[in-house]
Order: sequence, then C-alpha cells, then structure tokens
Amino acid sequence: MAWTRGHTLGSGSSATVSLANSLRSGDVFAVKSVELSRSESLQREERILSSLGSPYIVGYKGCDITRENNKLMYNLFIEYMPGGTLGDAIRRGGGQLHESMIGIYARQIVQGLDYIHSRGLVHCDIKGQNVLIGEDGAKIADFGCAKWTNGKDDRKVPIAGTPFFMAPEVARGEDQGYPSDVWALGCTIIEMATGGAPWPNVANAVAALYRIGFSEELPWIPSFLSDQAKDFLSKCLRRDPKERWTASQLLKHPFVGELNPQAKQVQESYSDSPTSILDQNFWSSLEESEKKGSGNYGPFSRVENWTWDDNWVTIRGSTNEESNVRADYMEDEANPVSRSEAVSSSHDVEKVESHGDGEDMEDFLDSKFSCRTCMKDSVKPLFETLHFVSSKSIIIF
Ligand SMILES: Nc1ncnc2c1ncn2[C@@H]1O[C@H](COP(=O)(O)OP(=O)(O)OP(=O)(O)O)[C@@H](O)[C@H]1O
Repeated sequence: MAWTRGHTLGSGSSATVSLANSLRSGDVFAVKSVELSRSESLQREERILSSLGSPYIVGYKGCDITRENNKLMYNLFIEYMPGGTLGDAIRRGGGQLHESMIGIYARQIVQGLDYIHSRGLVHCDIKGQNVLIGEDGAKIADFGCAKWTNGKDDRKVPIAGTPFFMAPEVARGEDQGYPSDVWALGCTIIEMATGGAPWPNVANAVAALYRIGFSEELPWIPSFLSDQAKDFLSKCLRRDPKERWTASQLLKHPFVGELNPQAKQVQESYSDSPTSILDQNFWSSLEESEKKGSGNYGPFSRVENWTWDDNWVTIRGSTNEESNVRADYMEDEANPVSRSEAVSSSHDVEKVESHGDGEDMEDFLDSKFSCRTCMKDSVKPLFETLHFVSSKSIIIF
C-alpha cells in the first residue's frame, strides 16, 4: 500500500506514532514506526494485533518496511484514534472524568479484556496511556507487553508493565495472568476518577513495587464515588488474584451493566448530537458536563495544570536488541550518548548493577528503605533482574 506520513501523534519508549494517509483510498490511519534493526518488539506486537479483531481493541491495518532518511523503518498500521489516549481525555476533563463517563469507558475496557482473555492473551500494561479514544469510545491498545498463556509464545515472557498499576502477585514477580489485567483496570478507574496514579503518596516505582507486593494495603478508593462504583472497584482490587472477579463476571456488575441508567443517559445525550465524538462540540459538551458534575472530589480536587506523572514508567522484558532501544530512549536528543555512557552517567542515572553479586543493589535498596529485612530475600529474585535508571524508571535486561 502506498501511503504518506503525516504529523507525529505521540511517541512511547519503543516507537513513534504518526498520522498516515493512503494514497489510493485517501483513508487515514496511524502508523507506529521504529528502525527495522530495533523492531523485534513492534513485530511481536504486529503478530499479536493481527490475530485479534474486536470493537474494543484498536484495529490492525497491516505493516510494511520503508526506507526513510537512509534508514529502514518497520511500520505497523493501526486504526487512527482521534481522541488520543484515555490519559488525554482525563486531562481534557481537567484531571478527572465524570463517574458516568468512567462507567462507559470501564465497560468498554472490560469488554476488550474479556475478548483478549478468552483468546488466551494477557495485556500486562492496562493504564490510561494504553487505552485510546475514538468515535465509538475506548479501545485497548499497545500490546507491546502482552503475552499468550496458551503456549503460543516462543520464549519465556518476563514480568512487564507499569509499577504503579501492577497487581501484588506481579510486583512480587510471581505471576502475571488475567487477574493482573483486572487489577490494572481497577487502577485505571482510579486514574479516571482522580487524574492521578493509584498509590498517590508513594514516591517512586521501587517503593511502589514494595508497597504493592509486600504490604496488606489496597489503593485508596475515592470516597466521592458512588457505592456501585466502589463495589466494582472492590471486585477488581482484591489482593488475592483468585478472589478477583474475571472480566466476564465484571460485565454483569451494575456499574458497567448496560442498564446503568446514568451511563445510558450520558451515552444517549452524546448520540443525540448530530455530530460525532470527533467533533469539537462533543468535547466541549463533555467538558461542560464534567464541569457540572465536578462536586466534591475529596483529596483529589480538580487540578488546573494537571501534568503527566513521569513515575509511570513501563517495565518491559527485553532481548538485548530491545535493551538498546531502551538505552536510546534515555539519550538526550541534543546530546546523544552511547548506551554504556547512558547507563553509567552519574548526573541523572542511578545505576544498580544486577549481574554481579548484587552488592550495589543492596546499597541502593538500603538507601531507599529504612526497614527492609523482610524484603531482601523476598524481593531479590525480581529486583535482581532490574536496572534502575534514575529512581523513576526500571529496565529489565
Ligand atoms: N492509533 C492511534 N491513534 C492516535 N494516537 C495514537 C495511536 N496509537 C498511539 N498513539 C499516540 O502515540 C503514543 C505512543 O503510542 P504507544 O503507546 O503505542 O507507543 P509505545 O512506544 O508502545 O509506548 P510505551 O512507552 O507504552 O511502550 C500514545 O501515547 C498516543 O498518544
């Protein structure tokens, strides 16, 4: 297919996403691109996405290889989602979404999860940044961390995801299955309601992993939510994965049920509009309705200049090739440094050597946690596989 690349829509750690246009049909779509030499992860995502087909999963449209500026680029074509990420939608709402809207998006995410789980796939990185908003609402995207549970994967896929959204069993490095997606859904609902990460008082990713994995605590459930919403959250956020509801059970919960009258009313008021969800009027009316609904939001009062929280770093298991992609991500565009310089540079990188006897890691953990006697043995297996690149980001080598 002949196509032209338009402006950049966004970039993540593994790829850049641009708007694209088919020269023959004029169709608009999104293209996720990375240099061919670093495209292993994107090619894996292509294999996963091409095997899926659901109104709640971002649509697959093909792939190709191009030569641009003397570089070979691997391109994955996906459905263009004009509303951007769910994180963008939360920002447009001033840092919070109205509960009716949360119910609508939650239902669509649960439908997406129910579909992929029924196919034997765990997403492993559900969060607002990985849910895209289009004409019909929310769809799950970014399958870069996803893994099959039915033996389809040709290699052992390590723990992956975003620390603040990780379920206890994932934070402990034990297991990452369907229930961990459901926990992350609960965290995403908190994100929609508060505009912040779950565990708002936890300083960094390492501390979050420890707290999630080894305390008996649950994320704070916003007190301003309705009893129905709180009950739904309580079914997602159970520390024991066996007690967590499955996606198909959650679909029957009244908070996301088709008969939820409040959600129905909001949905109908949108579909009454002669224009689509893409129209500016839609977003204005949505923002207006959210302003009206913004009553008492407890400790998370509406944030005027809400910004993305840099702590939300994705952990991704990687081959050596992908590790290089990660290292490049750390490069300062104006002043690129090599991978080894990036990892050992002292001004912004706190490195913990994980290949040796772990002494550096011990020092690092000592400096982070005042009391961790119980942690050493229990967390070590997980942390030995991690590199800490600043206190915020984590890489698995
Ligand atoms: N289909 C799409 N339509 C519109 N915008 C998109 C689309 N896909 C991605 N984007 C934008 O591009 C950004 C990066 O996309 P994506 O998260 O898939 O990249 P990534 O490299 O896999 O990210 P991560 O850092 O989570 O691994 C998104 O946050 C979003 O803003």
